[in-house]
Amino acid sequence: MQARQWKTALLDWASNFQPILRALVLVVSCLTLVLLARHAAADGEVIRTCPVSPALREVQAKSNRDDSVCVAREPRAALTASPVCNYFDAPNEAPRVRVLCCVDLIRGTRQRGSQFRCFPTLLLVGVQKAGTTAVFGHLLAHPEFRPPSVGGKSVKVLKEVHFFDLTAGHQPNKSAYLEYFPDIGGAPQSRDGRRPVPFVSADCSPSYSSSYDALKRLRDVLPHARVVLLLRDPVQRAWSELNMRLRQLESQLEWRGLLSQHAAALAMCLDTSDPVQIGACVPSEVRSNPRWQNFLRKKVLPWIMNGSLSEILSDQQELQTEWLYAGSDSSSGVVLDLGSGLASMREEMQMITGCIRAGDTLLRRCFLFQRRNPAQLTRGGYVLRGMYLPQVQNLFELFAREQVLVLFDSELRSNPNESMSRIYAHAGMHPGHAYVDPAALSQQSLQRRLHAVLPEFGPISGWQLDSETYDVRNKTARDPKDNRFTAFARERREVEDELCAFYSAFDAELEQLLQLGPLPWRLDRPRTCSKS
Ligand SMILES: Nc1ncnc2c1ncn2[C@@H]1O[C@H](COP(=O)(O)OS(=O)(=O)O)[C@@H](OP(=O)(O)O)[C@H]1O
Repeated sequence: MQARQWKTALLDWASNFQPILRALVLVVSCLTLVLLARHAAADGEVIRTCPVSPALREVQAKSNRDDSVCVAREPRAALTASPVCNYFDAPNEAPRVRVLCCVDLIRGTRQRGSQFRCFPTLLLVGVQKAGTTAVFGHLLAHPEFRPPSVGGKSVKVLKEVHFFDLTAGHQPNKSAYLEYFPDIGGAPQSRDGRRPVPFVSADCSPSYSSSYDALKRLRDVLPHARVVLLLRDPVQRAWSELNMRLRQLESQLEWRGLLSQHAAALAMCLDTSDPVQIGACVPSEVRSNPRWQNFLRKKVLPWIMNGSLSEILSDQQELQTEWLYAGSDSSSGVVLDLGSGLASMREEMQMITGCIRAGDTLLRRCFLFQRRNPAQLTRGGYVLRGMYLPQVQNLFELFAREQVLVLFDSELRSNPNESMSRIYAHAGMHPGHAYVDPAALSQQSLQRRLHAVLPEFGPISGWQLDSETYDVRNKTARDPKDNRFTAFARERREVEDELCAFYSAFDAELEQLLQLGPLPWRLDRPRTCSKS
């Protein structure tokens, strides 16, 4: 065949196949477009949201699926809008409504699968030292409850997430908050986007209630939260906090003593070992102290990384200060002894009284101590945290009244079953779940129970149920020879009388605001406050 004939034959063949080629190009383009669209959705768009509507609620109630939730698929970066929340009425129980706000976080096109996490339904916002740990202990025993946690391989249960109080000045990162709550990414999902969510979670950070800003951030992120506030006689609460601070001081001093005792060996280890070897080099007495890991992670490794180790080691004064506070339980509220704690209490009472006298009739404004006078909190907050009136005013301003459940610690102690049932019902959990005998609420038994219910979780760290080990008042009586306490015995009694008088001035208004009848501590005052 001639070259020209070849060419004509080829053109004939191509023209016959042109429609097929066109179709092929079309199919490939469509496929590319679909893939591109999926990629874009995964990386930047909200795929579907399911707004709360009465109709949806009705459908869910009828469908008998109180534990399912309509899911929003949102990529991590786009998680700025409020999460999608749904309400569920449990049809076969006494009325209980569970509010679930969940997000399906798409990990991106390269990583497979997604994380499905729900915001906590229950926020136990305070007050500090009113029995919040006991409530958390009870919650752990409820089959519908899963605690927040941190950590990769060794998961640690968290009672207090401290997300809203420690993010001051920043836009709260909702994705970061969600990371604390269980990922149930593997749960099956039906075609309509629902999937079973058999549990609720809680954030029991008792410091939230004492900061207006924290509560506001909380409300902005979780407008549907079910909030619980525990109240306790503010005088007893103040002592409990001082006991805690003194306990922390005692353990800090013990740590400092340990480090001073082994200073030479430690300095040598820090100076010569590479970071991996340090653990094995330091004396075992130091290594076995619970503060060691914290010290290593938060202090030593950063010193090594930023090259300041030799400078720190050469300055004994600096080293002592660093060592004293390394791994401290709390950087705020450091007391030097019982006397300085009592002085702090008096100072705070004066500050608040002055604030009220200065014409700041709206006590709440006076009380915005985190914004107005951050230094106050570093001294303790023994009295401020017991100022319940402004805290309750803030809560009632930010949340609907039915979202807030106020309970007294005395109720929790005398009738834990009834108190916990109310908390469960408030959070939409089964209210009839048998409560745990408070006598069994010890750290060890909680740990055992946690492992039995949730074997995947590791230790519960950083909290204890009572301060029997250290009680300013009892110690004074029990140990008259201990100068650290006897020296302040008279002053302690005086401060107690002052606290009683100080707080009594707010009782009537608090009673009126709460509408829960007489405050339990008001009835108790003749016994607890000598001059009442
Ligand atoms: N079951 C029960 N009911 C009520 N109160 C209880 C219960 N168990 C412990 N406690 C007492 O609670 C005090 C500690 O409170 P918190 O757990 O809220 O402390 S913290 O804010 O988490 O540090 C702490 O008070 P003090 O002993 O006076 O310090 C505990 O004794």
